[in-house]
Amino acid sequence: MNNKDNEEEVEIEIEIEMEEVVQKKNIVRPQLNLRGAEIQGNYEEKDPTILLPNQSDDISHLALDIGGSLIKLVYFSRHEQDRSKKSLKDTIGSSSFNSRRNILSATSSGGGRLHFVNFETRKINECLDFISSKQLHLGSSEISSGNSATIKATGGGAFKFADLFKEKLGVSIDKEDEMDALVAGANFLLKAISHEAFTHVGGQKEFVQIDHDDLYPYLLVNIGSGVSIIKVDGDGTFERVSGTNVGGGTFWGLGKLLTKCQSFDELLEMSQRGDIKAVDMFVGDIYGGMDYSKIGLSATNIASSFGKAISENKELEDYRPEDLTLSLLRMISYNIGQIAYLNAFRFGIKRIFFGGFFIRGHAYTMNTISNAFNYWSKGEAQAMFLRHEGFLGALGAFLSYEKHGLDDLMPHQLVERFPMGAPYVGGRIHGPPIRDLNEKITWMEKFVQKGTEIIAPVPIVLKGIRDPEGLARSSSKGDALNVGVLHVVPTLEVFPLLADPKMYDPNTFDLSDQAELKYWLTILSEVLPDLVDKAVASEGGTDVAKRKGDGFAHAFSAHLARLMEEPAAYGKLGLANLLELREDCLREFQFVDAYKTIKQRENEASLVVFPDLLMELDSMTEENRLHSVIEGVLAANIFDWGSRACVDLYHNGSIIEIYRMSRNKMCRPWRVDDFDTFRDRVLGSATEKPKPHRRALLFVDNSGADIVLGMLPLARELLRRGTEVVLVGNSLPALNDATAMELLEILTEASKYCDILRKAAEAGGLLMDTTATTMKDHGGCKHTIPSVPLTVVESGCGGPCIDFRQVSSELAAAASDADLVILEGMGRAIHTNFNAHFKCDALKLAMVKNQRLAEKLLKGNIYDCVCRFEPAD
Ligand SMILES: Nc1ncnc2c1ncn2[C@@H]1O[C@H](COP(=O)(O)OP(=O)(O)OP(=O)(O)O)[C@@H](O)[C@H]1O
Ligand SMILES: CC(C)(CO)[C@@H](O)C(=O)NCCC(=O)O
Ligand SMILES: [Mn+2]
Repeated sequence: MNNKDNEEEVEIEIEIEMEEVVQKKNIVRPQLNLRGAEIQGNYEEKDPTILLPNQSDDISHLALDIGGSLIKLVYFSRHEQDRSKKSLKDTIGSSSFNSRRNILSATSSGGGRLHFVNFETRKINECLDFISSKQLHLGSSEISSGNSATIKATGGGAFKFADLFKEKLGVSIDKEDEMDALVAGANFLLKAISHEAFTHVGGQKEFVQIDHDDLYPYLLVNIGSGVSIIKVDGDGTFERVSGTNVGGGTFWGLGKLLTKCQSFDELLEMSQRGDIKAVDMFVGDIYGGMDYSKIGLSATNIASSFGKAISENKELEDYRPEDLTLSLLRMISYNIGQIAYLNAFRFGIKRIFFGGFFIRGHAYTMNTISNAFNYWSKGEAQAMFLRHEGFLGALGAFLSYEKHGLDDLMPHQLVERFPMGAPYVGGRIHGPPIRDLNEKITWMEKFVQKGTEIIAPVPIVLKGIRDPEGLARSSSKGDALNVGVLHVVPTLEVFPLLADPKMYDPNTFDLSDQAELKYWLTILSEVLPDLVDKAVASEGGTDVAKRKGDGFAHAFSAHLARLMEEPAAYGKLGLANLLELREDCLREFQFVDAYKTIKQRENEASLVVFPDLLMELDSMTEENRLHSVIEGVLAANIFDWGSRACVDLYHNGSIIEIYRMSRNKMCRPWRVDDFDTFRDRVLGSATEKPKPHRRALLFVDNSGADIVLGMLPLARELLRRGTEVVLVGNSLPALNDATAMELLEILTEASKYCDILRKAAEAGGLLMDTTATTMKDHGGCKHTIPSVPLTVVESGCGGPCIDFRQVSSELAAAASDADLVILEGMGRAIHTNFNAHFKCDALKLAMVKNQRLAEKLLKGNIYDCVCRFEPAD
């Protein structure tokens, strides 16, 4: 009960105006918006409960799956600002291409976020509180004339608890058939999410790319309290062909009786310290230590689960609960795997997906099911698991809304994020009353801490311990879910110039390689303190900023620790995702742009020497100039706050000194050196002058010298040869990368020193005033300047790499006429896209600022350069 005397505090609106941070890909997401947070219970209590903040999301739909053991919630939120956010083009004014699409995306983007939460069915009141505190039921339904609000629900509880929902929330339940919902959910996940399904063999997850055109028939084995086995032949075409009542409820129920464990996860955790030899009867126990090889059984095969208990003169108390739990888990998992195989065999089906919360992402369970399946099918088929395992029914119910906004979603329109609050189940944390700013921050810290505890790994690992059947055991993850928040961004598109989108994989190295992942996690963790300092300084180093910095450090370390423990926790992860996770985590703590001051300082310093550089270039022959411009891009790429080695360099010199040093060290041949081919394509021979490229897309990397002394002179060179130039910048800050917005500012300044850039920027609609020149072009270039346009577009990215499967619609539109793609920098040209093929000419330019990467990829050394030119086929 709320304490009336303290109503003000109790009902306090928390007003930390968390700057709403523009998130990746046109999404606005206030992660820790505390507005509407409310203390519940007795204010006098030391730690009264505070409900999870009611963020200013516009909840559009809520759907439930109320099963025998768990309630699953899926809800969709749309932030108010999703619809009002101005695109870069709105800022620039008239756009040379695709204004229609931008207007469309700004007004009805249909974007939002899909959240996944679960509760225990026996604690249904917690679930009702959660729904009511976040008002999920109100936005949820179309309240048609005279009728009360309705929400879609499936599972037995949709029947059993309909009256309770009516009474407590005033909503009616619109019942969806459970099997329909399971199948709809599974079909959606398999089609819309890139890495939803995975195999689990020998303790290793491997993600499976599902071919949408070759999905049916498949067998869906949903392991909830009980087990349903469904043969799916198409969208909405299926039959429940079998089931078993020995399922997750059996494990949880029997486990509880045998061990007195009070939570399911505790039970799983305990099983990790168990030994099946204590309870199970082996073939060897029956055959005096021998194999029964005639029928293919070895002495170490389990002959009878729990069979050992017959002959031993022991009571229940004499057994270790750990051993009982493991035997039980093994018995039930194996049995389900075997029944699934029999049904797959019965219908000749090769693709089998296992879902349901019994699996719980638990390695031992998945290994056991896989082994049973593999053994009985003689290796003919492999069990596959689903990341959203337990949410199939709830998702299916969600999709049954007529207007759920997810029609025909494609994988490239979904981006999964892992904010700290996401896995939080139940929505309650404990904290002191909130009276002033200081206490508000404390509250936020508490929230963060709670989130961190929840997603931090449970450090119970018995690495290398195997049971007699060779099943590796690894840790479970406490209360954490393995799914994040799915951001729905309908404006994202596949980059149209990818040669083979189906085969495209942005990442050059596979982080499923343990050593590779460990290396990068260690680097990220080592550079974290420096990043925190930068972030705090970027916000003026105030106490608030410091505490936010602590929060960020805490949260990001927890992500790293979790990934160290459980590499596949966040799905298939490439370096691009890992680096973006860091940026995302900064944004979660409202750090808008950690490198802002550094970027500004470097831009200013570089612009000072820009005119001299142009003068130097213009005194050269065409060929020398082209070489010098490319060399300049490579040399200037040394400015990279993402590279540990370079950051050390910066302490020992000014920007311009380092740039000069870097240039002086440049000598050809570069480690990868296709310059001559590129030169021939651009300049041709003495007798034959080739046609210039029509339009070049320049994916720029860093602010400062990199853009000003590297990429701008290259852009200028192309413009001067009659090639239209589109500079592509990040949508959101990441490290010291130049964002699209910053590119506009930099161009405005640079144009003051260069007629070519100025005229082109005017032609591209970036600059309005044609007469506003303060200086003549220092190059004294005498040719008439072709009036090809220079424009800027945003990439759709908020990280230092680029995944060409998900780019902004602006960029996709700009690509339509382009015949040259230039990728600059380690993130975009090395970590990602080193092996990417395009339909048009591609030039990849980067300095490799990491010794290990240089050795591994190029058999070279740190500071080696890559100039890779790949003409269109
Ligand atoms: N935190 C948890 N609490 C309880 N059970 C859990 C938990 N996590 C996983 N489980 C397991 O998942 C099972 C429930 O899975 P799921 O939610 O898919 O089924 P359900 O919908 O509740 O059951 P049914 O579909 O048979 O009605 C439990 O019986 C238990 O084995
Ligand atoms: C009864 C349901 C469908 C409820 O989800 C499920 O628990 C189940 O499939 N049980 C198995 C029942 C059987 O087929 O023996
Ligand atoms: Mn169910």
